Amino acid sequence: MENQNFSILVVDDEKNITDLLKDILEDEGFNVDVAFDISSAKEKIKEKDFDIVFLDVWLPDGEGTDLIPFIRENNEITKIIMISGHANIPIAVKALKEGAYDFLEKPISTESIFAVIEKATKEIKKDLEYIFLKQQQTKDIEIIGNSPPMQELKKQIERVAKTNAWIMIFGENGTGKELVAKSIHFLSDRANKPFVDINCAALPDDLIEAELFGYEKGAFTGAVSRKPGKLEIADGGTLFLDEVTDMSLSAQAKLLRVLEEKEFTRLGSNQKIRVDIRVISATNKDLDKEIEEGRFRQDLAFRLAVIPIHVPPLRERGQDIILLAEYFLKKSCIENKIEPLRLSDDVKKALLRYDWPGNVRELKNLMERLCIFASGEEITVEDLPPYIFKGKSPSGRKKIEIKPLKKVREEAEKEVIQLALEKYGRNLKEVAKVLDIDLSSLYRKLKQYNLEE
Ligand SMILES: Nc1ncnc2c1ncn2[C@@H]1O[C@H](COP(=O)(O)OP(=O)(O)OP(=O)(O)O)[C@@H](O)[C@H]1O
Repeated sequence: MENQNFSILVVDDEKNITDLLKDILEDEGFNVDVAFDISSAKEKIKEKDFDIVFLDVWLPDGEGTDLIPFIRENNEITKIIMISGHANIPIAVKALKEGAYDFLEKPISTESIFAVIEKATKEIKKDLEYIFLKQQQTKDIEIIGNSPPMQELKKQIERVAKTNAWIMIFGENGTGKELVAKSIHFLSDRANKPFVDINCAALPDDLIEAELFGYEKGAFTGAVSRKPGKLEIADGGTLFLDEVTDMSLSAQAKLLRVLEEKEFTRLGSNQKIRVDIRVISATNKDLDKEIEEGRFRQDLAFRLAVIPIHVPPLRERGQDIILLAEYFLKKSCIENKIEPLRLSDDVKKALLRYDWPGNVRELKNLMERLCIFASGEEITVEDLPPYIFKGKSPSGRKKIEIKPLKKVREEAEKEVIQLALEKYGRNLKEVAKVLDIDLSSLYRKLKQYNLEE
């Protein structure tokens, strides 16, 4: 941010002071306005957003501090710098307590103006970066879905958000684990502090310490400047360890040590740093199996998974599939400046029947593609890729995994019924006959598997 982008208001009834500040600050390229009393200052503040306000302690129509709440209401990051004679220092100190940023003592020297302005502009740049980051982070945390498992998940999120407990989120790829982690963070008391995420799967073993703890300049070849670690950046906030079970055993040992001791040192430094962080981790693996087979430390698992949260796969969320599809379609149309598109009824049925091995991420990507390539106002079955109708993933192969037999039976039943429906053109009597069940059981199963017309 260049100086000309900063707006400064000088509020003082002594013309020699307003002239001095205006001259010096304008020479430095700042944008400067002047007011001689509280009421004209208020008018100016209503019209324009000021980054910095120089404010005299005494003004003809009241105390300068009276203006502080008004400035705060208009812009919470404005830096207020009180101007005070030596006798009024106690008032300036009181102003600091009420939200002023600093004060200048009369007679004002050029050096003191430069010093205070440099400090304030640096702070504003930091505030703006933080606000930008926060907006980026909060923008995408709406969790769409009303199905019973999602209602239960949302309740759980609200319950745990208010606690400080460490959480491990379980779920297949693309189910929304990161979204759940962010939503817990932004509902918690830590919401105004950073949410810092680390993808443990992508972190090479020799970089983990530098990434977590940071380093001092010259700590190792390539450390050209000092860099804070993710633990330090997350101080006061939440650290999200994505794909935590993909960490190597030696990295797990290092992480465990810090989590137990709650302090660490930057590489190349002896100074201990203490942090206050909440850890949320996530995995798409079966944690018990990872422990049993020696790939994940049990002591670390105990620490991280104080509260387990399970995010259901998309295929178990019924009508949420349509809600999400319409949501992503609308979003893509807006982002790509395309007229709104609808899904035909047959498309909805096909989406409900498909098993979504890539979960919400797969649905989101499909909707983005459909939005860009759609030929009319309505998306029809002809627009869908063929694998959607086969109930198979794009790779064409179904993954076999160990799961409760009840689930295996249900999935197999769904597939056979789907096939029969396609083959007999939804002649339900015929379908019931070939499946050797009565019509009422067939209706029940169609409902259970979302296969109704
Ligand atoms: N219920 C939901 N409502 C809205 N968007 C969602 C929902 N669930 C997931 N998404 C979106 O789907 C995408 C994938 O979600 P996310 O990255 O949170 O999944 P994940 O389980 O962490 O994936 P991975 O296991 O690959 O790390 C993201 O763009 C996310 O915003």
